[in-house]
Amino acid sequence: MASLTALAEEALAQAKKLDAYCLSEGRSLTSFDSDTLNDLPPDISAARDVLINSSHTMKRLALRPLGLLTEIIRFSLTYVTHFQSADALSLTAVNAYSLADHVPLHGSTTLSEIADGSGLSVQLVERFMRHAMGNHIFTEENGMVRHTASSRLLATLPDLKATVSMTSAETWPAVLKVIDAINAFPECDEPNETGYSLAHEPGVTMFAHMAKHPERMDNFGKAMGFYSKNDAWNVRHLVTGYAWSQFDRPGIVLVDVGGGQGSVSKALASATKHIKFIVQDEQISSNSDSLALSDGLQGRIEFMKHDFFTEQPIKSAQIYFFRWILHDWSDKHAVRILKNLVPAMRDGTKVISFENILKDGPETKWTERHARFAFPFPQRANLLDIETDGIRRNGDLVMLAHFNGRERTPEAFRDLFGQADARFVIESIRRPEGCAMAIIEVIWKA
Ligand SMILES: C[S@@+](CC[C@H](N)C(=O)[O-])C[C@H]1O[C@@H](n2cnc3c(N)ncnc32)[C@H](O)[C@@H]1O
Repeated sequence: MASLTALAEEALAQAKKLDAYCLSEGRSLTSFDSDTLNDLPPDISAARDVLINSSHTMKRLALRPLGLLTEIIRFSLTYVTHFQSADALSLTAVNAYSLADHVPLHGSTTLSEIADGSGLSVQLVERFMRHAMGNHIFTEENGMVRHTASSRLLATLPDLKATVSMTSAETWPAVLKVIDAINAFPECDEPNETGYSLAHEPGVTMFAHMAKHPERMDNFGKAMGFYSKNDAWNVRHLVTGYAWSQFDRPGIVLVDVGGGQGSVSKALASATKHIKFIVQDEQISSNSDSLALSDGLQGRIEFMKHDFFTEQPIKSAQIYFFRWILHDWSDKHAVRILKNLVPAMRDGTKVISFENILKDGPETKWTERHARFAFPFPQRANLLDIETDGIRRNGDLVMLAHFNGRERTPEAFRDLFGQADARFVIESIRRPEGCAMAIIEVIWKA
C-alpha cells in the first residue's frame, strides 16, 4: 500500500494531466457548474480513473480504521465521516418532489418559489435542498438558488429520475432486510425468500410485487435503459463487441428472453438491417412510452408475453439472448430457465448472454489496476458515467438482496450451462475493451 504522500503525488500528477488536457482542448477547467470531463480519450480517461482511485484510497486511509468502517455503515462516530444515509435522503427527497424541475435551467429562483411549485413546505424544501447543496447538488447565493451540473441532470434526464426512484423504493428497503432473510431462509435460493420480499411483501418475489405497481415496474425498466447508457455497461459494447453481421440476413430471428422494454433489441436492430427481434417478457405493458418504436424499427421488433419458466414457444430462432437475466436467479432457478430453452434448440443454435462476470478475487479499483491485463479498466467517456468501483461485487450483493440471485465467475457460468444440459457448449466468454460486462457465447451441439 502506497503512503499518503505517494497517493497524493499520484493524484496530483493525474489532476495536472486532466487540467492540461482541458486547457489544450479549449475547455474550461472542470467544476461543479459545468462538466468538462466528458468524452475523454482513453489515456485521459485512464488518468481520471487513477485520480479517483488514489484520492478515494487516500481519504479512506486518512479516515483511520474506525472512520472507514463508520463511513461505510453510514453512521458517524468521528467528526470527519459523513452521514451517507442523510446524503441519500436529501437526494431522494429532491427527486421524489421533483425539486430540480422548479429551478430554471439557466437562471435562479428562491426556496419559497420552489416550495410553491412542488407543494412541499418551505421548511422541508430548505432542509432537503441545503443538505443537497453540501453535496454540490444546487447552489445558493444571496438567497437565490440555481443549478449545478449535477442538479441540472436531475431536471433534464427522466431516466435518471426513474433510476433514483427505483433505487430508493426497491433496493434500500431490501438491503436492510438481507440478514433477516438469511437467518429465516439459510438456503438463499428462492426468489420469494429475500430481503426484498421481507421488506415489501413476505412470500412474494420482487417481479410479482412490482407487477402490482405498474409505475414502479416502469421505473425499473427505465433504470435498466439508464444503466445501459453508462459507459462501462453501455449496450454499444454488445453491438460492436460481437460479429452480428454474420447473422444479418433475411430470416434470422433473435429472441430477447426477459427483454424488458427491449433496450437491447432496439440497439441491435438499429445496428443491423435484417435480423428480426422478439422481445419476450412476463411484463409487457403496452402503454409504456418506452416501447414506442421509431419508424425504422417498426416490423423488426415484436413484443410477446412469455414466462421463461415455461417452455420456449419460439422454436425456429437462430439466437436466444439474455441480458441481466441469469444473474437475477439462484443456480436452481437459472438452470430451470435454461432447461426451458432445450425444446427450441437445434444443432448450431446460439445462446448469447451479456452479463457481469466476477473474477475470482476482490473487485476494487486498486486490485483492478494491478490486474489490468486480465480485466481491463472500464473507460469512462460518457456524461452518464457512474462510478464503477467494485460494481460487479456491489451488483452481486444487490442481486442477493433482490432475488437471491448472484453474479458469476466464468467457471460458475460453465457449471450453470453444464447443469442445464451438456449440449450447451460455451464457445467464448469475452469482455469487450472498456466494458464491465462479458458476452458469453454458447452453441447447442446436438
Ligand atoms: C433485470 S431486468 C432485464 C431486462 C432486459 N433484459 C434488459 O437488459 O434491459 C429482468 C427482466 O426479467 C423479466 N422477468 C422476470 N421474471 C420473468 C419471467 N418469469 N418470465 C419472463 N420475464 C421475466 C422482468 O420483467 C424484467 O424485465
